[in-house]
Amino acid sequence: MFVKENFNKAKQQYEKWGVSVEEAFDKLKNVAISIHCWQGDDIGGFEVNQQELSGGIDVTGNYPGKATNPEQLRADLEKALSLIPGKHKVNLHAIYAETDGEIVDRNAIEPKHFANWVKWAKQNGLGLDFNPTLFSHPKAEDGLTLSHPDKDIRDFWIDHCIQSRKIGEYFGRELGQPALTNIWIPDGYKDIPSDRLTPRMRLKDSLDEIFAANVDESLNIDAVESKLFGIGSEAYVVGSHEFYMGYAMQNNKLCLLDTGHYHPTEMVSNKISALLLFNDKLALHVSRPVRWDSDHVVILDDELREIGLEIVRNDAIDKVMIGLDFFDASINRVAAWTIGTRNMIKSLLYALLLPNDYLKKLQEEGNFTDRLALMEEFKTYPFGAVWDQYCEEMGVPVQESWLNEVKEYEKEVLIKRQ
Ligand SMILES: C[C@H](O)[C@H](O)[C@@H](O)C(=O)CO
Ligand SMILES: [Mn+2]
Repeated sequence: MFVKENFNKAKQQYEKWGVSVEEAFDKLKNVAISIHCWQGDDIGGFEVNQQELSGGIDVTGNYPGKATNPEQLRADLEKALSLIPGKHKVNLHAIYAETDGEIVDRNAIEPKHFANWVKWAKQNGLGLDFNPTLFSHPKAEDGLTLSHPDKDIRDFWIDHCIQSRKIGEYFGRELGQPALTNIWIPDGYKDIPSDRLTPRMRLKDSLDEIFAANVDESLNIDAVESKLFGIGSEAYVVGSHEFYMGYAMQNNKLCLLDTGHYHPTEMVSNKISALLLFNDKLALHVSRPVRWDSDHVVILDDELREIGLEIVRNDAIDKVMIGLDFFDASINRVAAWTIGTRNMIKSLLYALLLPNDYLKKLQEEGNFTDRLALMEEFKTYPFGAVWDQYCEEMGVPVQESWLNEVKEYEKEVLIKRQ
């Protein structure tokens, strides 16, 4: 392969537009993507009383080699991370607690149940993020949690979320970088509600109780994730976009935008600049909805490129906490992580290689012809040659050569799990 040769030629083409490829690399190296652990085991987790997946989300496929214990999941993550350039974070859910065979209900989870994850993160130079799990549990059977009419059920989940924030704080303290603890709940109704307000009032009160618990905000950052609909909550979701946008702004929390949680033609890329005018930070779950919130593996499509552009050209690399959220069990799960995360990083590199200030100037001048012409031409600039060099410099496989490593891992490790 002629990586260096191709790169040198490509670099000249970008430099012609005043774009420094080295500066782009330096910026990109510091971006930590939060890689979701749940792609590795189809959101199963390791609870002693493991329940079927609920909450209106679904994983389809039965590709061999699913991780069935924490050691396997960590090994699979290590394999994927070895194929992805940069230093990243791993995003955990409460169901990934390790309780040594003891039944610990969700309201009783503690930092100690995540000590192995912290030890592993330290060994691998990773950060950790966290999510309370308000699904796949008998107390979420009717699809209601923090907005439940029954106060006992609400209290159970409030306690779970408070414990989760303490676990986030523990991650932040141990790992020297703040953890994002994101609350997503499935609450909603299949059919047209007769009262939309009361469940939202209850959710608001529950969140107030959760955030009243004292947790160091320099170690744990709170986020709330909205949704449009789910399986079984087609007509109404309590935690809608407007609900959480209002809540987050009033209470200084982060809005987490999942790219699969909006109407099919509604783009998250278009929301980033608007929200950042009124919030210091926001968080993303980058996913790929195909007709619905299907959580397909992220590809380098128009919307992903647009998200990268909005983050980069608005100087928001430090303001947008980028997480991934997809789960595909029909393909090799290590490959799924690798494809999705490499694509997320590619979209940022693509954006860093555009003469964004010049393109903004063209717009200000009303020169829409040049704006469109250049934005289109840059799509076929030799971006791939720069990406290859980035991978080479970061010590990860160039182009599709990572696939051989995944195949080898499948043969040597994954298949033997059957
Ligand atoms: C498992 C995740 O928490 C879940 O996917 C949530 O973030 C979501 O997006 C639900 O649709
Ligand atoms: Mn999500």
